[in-house]
Amino acid sequence: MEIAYKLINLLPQIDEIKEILKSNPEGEFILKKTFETFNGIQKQKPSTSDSDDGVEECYFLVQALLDKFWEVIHTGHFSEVPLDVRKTYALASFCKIIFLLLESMEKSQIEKCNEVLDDAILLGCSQNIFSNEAKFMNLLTELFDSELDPTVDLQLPIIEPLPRSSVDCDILRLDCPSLEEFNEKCFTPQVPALLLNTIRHWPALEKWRDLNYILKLAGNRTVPIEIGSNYTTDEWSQQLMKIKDFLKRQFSQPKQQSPNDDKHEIEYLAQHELFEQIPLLKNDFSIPDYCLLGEHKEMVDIKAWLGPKGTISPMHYDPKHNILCQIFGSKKIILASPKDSDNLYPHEGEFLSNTSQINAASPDLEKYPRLSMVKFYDLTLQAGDCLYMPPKWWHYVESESPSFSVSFWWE
Ligand SMILES: O=C(O)CCC(=O)C(=O)O
Ligand SMILES: [Fe+2]
Repeated sequence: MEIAYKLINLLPQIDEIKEILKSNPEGEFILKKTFETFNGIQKQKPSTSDSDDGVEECYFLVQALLDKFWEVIHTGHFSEVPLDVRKTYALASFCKIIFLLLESMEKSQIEKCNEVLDDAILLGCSQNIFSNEAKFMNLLTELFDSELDPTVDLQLPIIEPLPRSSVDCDILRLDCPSLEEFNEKCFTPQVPALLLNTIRHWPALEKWRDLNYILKLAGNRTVPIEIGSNYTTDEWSQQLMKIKDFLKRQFSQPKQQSPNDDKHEIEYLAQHELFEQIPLLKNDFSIPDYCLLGEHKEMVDIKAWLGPKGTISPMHYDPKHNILCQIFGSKKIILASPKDSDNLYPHEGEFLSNTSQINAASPDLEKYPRLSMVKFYDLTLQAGDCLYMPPKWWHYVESESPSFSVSFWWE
């Protein structure tokens, strides 16, 4: 229970979060009351009085606030949910964790806390809400690591390095370019390039191949997983699940194959900010220096892409600069310039307008005749290599083996 008191000490003063609660008097009332209640029981410590000190009532109010905001967060488009609502949701989740830990420290309760924290991270906006937040998160992560071991009933393979292939590559190839060279040849003229030997020193290259390492650090955490190999089709969906369940289904061996079962669903941990959730993994890589060249160099979005052979990201473009780094496995990538956008048949409507209707791996020229005018660039991204893609460059990405990539998006 000591940990609950430590967490209480790290919570913000109500003044520190005033801005967030400005347009939300109900949230302000409940959180203020909760903080006061926590401070009250903190003072009583170590007395184990379970008398009516307002804890139960506050827990009830916090849960009501969470339920109400859960509805708000799930109404309309996620990107339009006010940030204050999400931050309040995260704060209320932190309070709920403290209530749970005050109640009991049993394993099942700690598992519950783990789930509430992930909810706070995924639905709430749990970044930089208050000054002690990183300490708060670290304390919880330490607790989860020591109490919940996802490796007990699961043994995963170590992904063997693939022999390096010397497939032709249609774009500029640079061997660990200096910042100046990268600026001159890629960043300023907006030229895509395969950057060889720039991330070979990253511990991630060796450590992450052992999927038991990922399992140990991240197995109990809940993440969004894409199901189905192509997000533009009706068969595609997305689900929140524990990383250990995803790893077990997609990577544990041997895969039982019956004749009727040759097409198991492909699941993909795609475009997820995994490293905000599990900061320990950040020790295994660093943000490439090339990202220093932007105007907003302090804001680099780091995304994880982990999946089996056969994941497909259909031809699309993103608005930012991107360095896509291959940790293990290999990916077949097809690029096209923004100049060819009109000939790439983007989907109509705002939602998928950055995605082409074509299958770049097997273009149908009868259906999409203007494709004959497009210059496509083919390459294979292998472990230890990175691909620089300037903003708005089209890319199709297909994994040729189990694969882990990390992308760095910046402006
Ligand atoms: O690796 C993938 O599947 C897609 C990567 C991608 O689209 C990106 O980094 O922007
Ligand atoms: Fe992309």
